[in-house]
Amino acid sequence: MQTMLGIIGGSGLYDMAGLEGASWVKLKTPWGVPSDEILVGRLSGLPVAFLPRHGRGHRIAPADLPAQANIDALKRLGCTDVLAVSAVGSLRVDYAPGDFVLVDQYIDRTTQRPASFFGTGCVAHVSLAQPTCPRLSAQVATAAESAGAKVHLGATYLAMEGPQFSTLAESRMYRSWGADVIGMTGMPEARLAREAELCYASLAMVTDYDCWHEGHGAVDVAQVIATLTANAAAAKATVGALASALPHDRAPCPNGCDRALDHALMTAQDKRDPALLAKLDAVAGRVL
Ligand SMILES: CSC[C@H]1O[C@H](OP(=O)(O)O)[C@H](O)[C@@H]1O
Ligand SMILES: Nc1ncnc2[nH]cnc12
Repeated sequence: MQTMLGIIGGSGLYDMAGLEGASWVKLKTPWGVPSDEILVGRLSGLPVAFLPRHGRGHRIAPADLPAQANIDALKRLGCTDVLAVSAVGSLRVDYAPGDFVLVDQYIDRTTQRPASFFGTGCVAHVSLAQPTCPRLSAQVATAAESAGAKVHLGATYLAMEGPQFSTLAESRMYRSWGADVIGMTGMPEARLAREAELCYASLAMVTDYDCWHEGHGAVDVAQVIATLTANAAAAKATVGALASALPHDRAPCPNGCDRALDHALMTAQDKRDPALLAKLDAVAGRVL
């Protein structure tokens, strides 16, 4: 199968210069309209699709992100792999502002967001034991190192509802739970990517120490933007290095991300809701 790389740009990453033959494409999906038009083109010859998660100009709040439409749209365009870039606060002293982290686990504390493509009429249960793709994450880590970043491979991401930052008591509690980084957007995006059988890697850029670190003031937006601005070149170089390194012909995922639905569907064929099946055409068409 041909590789196509989807890139979800987080805070501070709203455009992707240097794509060959690039054009912004407007898409509608059965799950609504994605956060913005999607920039489709090639990077080092590899087909890529770039979507700014909050829209250009950062219009959309974390709880209102159309994550279902975003993942459906990338799948519908033919993406096989998705690199999700995010700003995060650090919950541990050795993950410092400026460092890059490859997330491999989540604690999901979001409450108000549609978290699945499936439901009554077509019930499915995919595995989230390994919620990100180890193969793609390792490829992203190598690319980030070649771009000069300090990279940590493996971290637990605490997904909070926001939009306010955490209280001190919450920040301390999340540390005691073993969470390493904190953000507002990693979930349900990672769940939905798995349901859509996409290999998904989360490149988290540490921007602050949240509010728990006695030697640092509590996080504010100015601090986040300053660190993101300082990191922008390394983030873009990471995407470039990843696009040059990814094989154009992809071997099946060793983690099975691309076959996540093989044994997930529960609802008997004759009990499935045709309206929901129609919405699932891109996400689950392979198994329906
Ligand atoms: C200004 S920091 C808060 C904002 O940044 C992160 O978003 P993203 O993951 O899209 O980079 C965080 O989760 C919040 O949404
Ligand atoms: N401290 C923090 N909490 C939540 N989201 C963030 N994004 C960047 N820093 C953050």
